[in-house]
Amino acid sequence: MDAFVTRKKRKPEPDPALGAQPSVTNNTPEESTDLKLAILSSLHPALDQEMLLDILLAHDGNVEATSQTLRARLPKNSGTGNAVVAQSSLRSFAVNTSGSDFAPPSKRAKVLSRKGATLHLYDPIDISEHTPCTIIHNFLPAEEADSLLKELLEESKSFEKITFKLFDNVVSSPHTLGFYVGSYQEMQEQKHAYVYNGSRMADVRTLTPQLERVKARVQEAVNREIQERIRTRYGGKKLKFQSPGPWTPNAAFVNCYNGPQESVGWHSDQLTYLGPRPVIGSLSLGVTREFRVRRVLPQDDTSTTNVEAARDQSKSNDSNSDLAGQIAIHLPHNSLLVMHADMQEEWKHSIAPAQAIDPHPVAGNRRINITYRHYRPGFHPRNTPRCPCGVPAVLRVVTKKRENWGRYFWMCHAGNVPGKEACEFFKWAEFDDDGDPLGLGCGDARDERRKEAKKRQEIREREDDSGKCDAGGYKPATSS
Ligand SMILES: O=C(O)CCC(=O)C(=O)O
Ligand SMILES: [Fe+2]
Repeated sequence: MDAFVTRKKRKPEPDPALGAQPSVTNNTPEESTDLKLAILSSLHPALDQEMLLDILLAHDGNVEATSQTLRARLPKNSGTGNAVVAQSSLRSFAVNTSGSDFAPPSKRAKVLSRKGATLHLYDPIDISEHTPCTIIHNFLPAEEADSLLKELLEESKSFEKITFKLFDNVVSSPHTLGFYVGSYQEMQEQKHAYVYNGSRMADVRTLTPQLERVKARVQEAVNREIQERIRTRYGGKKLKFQSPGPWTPNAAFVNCYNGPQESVGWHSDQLTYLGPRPVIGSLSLGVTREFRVRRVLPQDDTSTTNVEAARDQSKSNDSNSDLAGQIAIHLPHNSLLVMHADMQEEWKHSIAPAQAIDPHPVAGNRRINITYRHYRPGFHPRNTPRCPCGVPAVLRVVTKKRENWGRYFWMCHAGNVPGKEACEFFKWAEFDDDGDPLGLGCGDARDERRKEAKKRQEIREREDDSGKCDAGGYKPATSS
């Protein structure tokens, strides 16, 4: 029994392509878990410790429930005999984590992770069952992936760090990035109308022909994955506020992580221009890194007004970052990760600094990541509220207070501008079922979406007529 009580940390680094097993690393020692494991081990001696721990976590640490599941699902002789039980994934022990309702986590099915621990997932089916993501390994033909990687490594030489304000300090992100859109006209719009972290983006580029070609492939795959997710995880119906039409990316952030220490801290992607329940297609090239996700948990907070609560939330120092545990998804070269509609509002993600990395034959120590996104026309800054400071308001969702959990609001963003204080501006955001803004009195988002769809249809028809339509079939809606 002693051998179980002092369980050693394990550093997992199996090859995802080989369908490696999930594993857990502890961030803090927790003796009671070891004791529970010892009990489970004595009841189910044929099963290994890592697997028992995974299943124990799936049952929120309840030994009896874990043991019941094991008894129900394992072959009769596996608990007492010497049979070797092979376990290639968590599938047979899955708990339902379907994300179709936006409710505080305590009211939902249990998450497969726990305080202070990181669960490492490799198997695509485990990833889609236990996180709001799906992954496709070896996404592009190998030469195409290498060629895009080479092009972006070259581009990334002129990428810059972004600077923003955090707790009254001006800090820069510990990695570099570039921003790409579909046309010259969109580039001008981005430079002059959109605001990021309180500043305008000076360096906006147009998608290279390779990024355009890959975009069409990503679009096709992401739309397939969205439908699959709706069918298998959302009960056959898109989420409330999720955009109903096909996902049509029109912008891409390209991130470069040069060496193991470059990273991105815990965050959710800004909803301001993507709207609620956005989907993002994220292609990784070069060095394998860990993409970590964790569920956002409500905190008990004491703020009395909505403005105070909104400010507290935007200044949240992530003190509860480890309460639900973390899941690490390993992103190897040429893998496409789809962040589904249940991701941004309910989970945070990060790229953790790495202790060590395996150099990539083309990229050396560098990792390139492309996140394709759809900027919704209804969320163009001309259509959304502007606060008295003159900075377009940012769209956020309540994730701190249980009360109003999941409600969206607009707030002043000047607090993120170096040298500026935020004003009192606060407005609840209202959307129709498809996530289009309601009641802003400044442009009809539905009309904008109809116009965009019509334009796309016209382009498709023109291409059909001239017999030029390719397999992806997508051209940027606003390309001239
Ligand atoms: O590098 C990644 O995989 C994630 C990047 C990311 O989170 C972002 O661009 O918002
Ligand atoms: Fe992100």
